[in-house]
Amino acid sequence: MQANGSEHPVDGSDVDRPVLALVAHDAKKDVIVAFAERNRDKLSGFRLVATGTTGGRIKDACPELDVTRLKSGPLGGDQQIGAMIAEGQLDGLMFFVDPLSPMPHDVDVKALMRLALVYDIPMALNLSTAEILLRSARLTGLSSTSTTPQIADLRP
Ligand SMILES: O=C(CO)COP(=O)(O)O
Repeated sequence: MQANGSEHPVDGSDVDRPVLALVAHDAKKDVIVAFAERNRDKLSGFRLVATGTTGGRIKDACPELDVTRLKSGPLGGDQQIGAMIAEGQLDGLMFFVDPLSPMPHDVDVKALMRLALVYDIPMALNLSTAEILLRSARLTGLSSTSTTPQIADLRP
């Protein structure tokens, strides 16, 4: 067990599996849990990071998955994932957004999406796109396949 609560480190020393972030707003928690249960075999090929409550729900439903739980979204979890993007530690983001509820941490949500755009990270914001992205070779081979020159320059 690592200090981060996972069976595996998140410092890049486990280079075999890409790192995928899973986040869901409260109204979408059941949707992301069902998504994880349905796709547990595919998700086992990733090191997963998740905001606190989302990660707890996924870990309860799929205890075999390697999920590192960060802080809850409103307490900084979105920003932690954004920092991982900026540090070149994330290969994909699935963020099941609730578009119908006001969020106290809306600026954090926007900042996370902005960094995913800046760094050209594959990002799914709803269920149907997440299902497609999970089957994409782009996700599993992202760090070596991005052809965006500015982003290639930014990678550490
Ligand atoms: O608020 C969130 C994303 O903005 C999700 O955070 P939790 O997974 O902790 O509920």
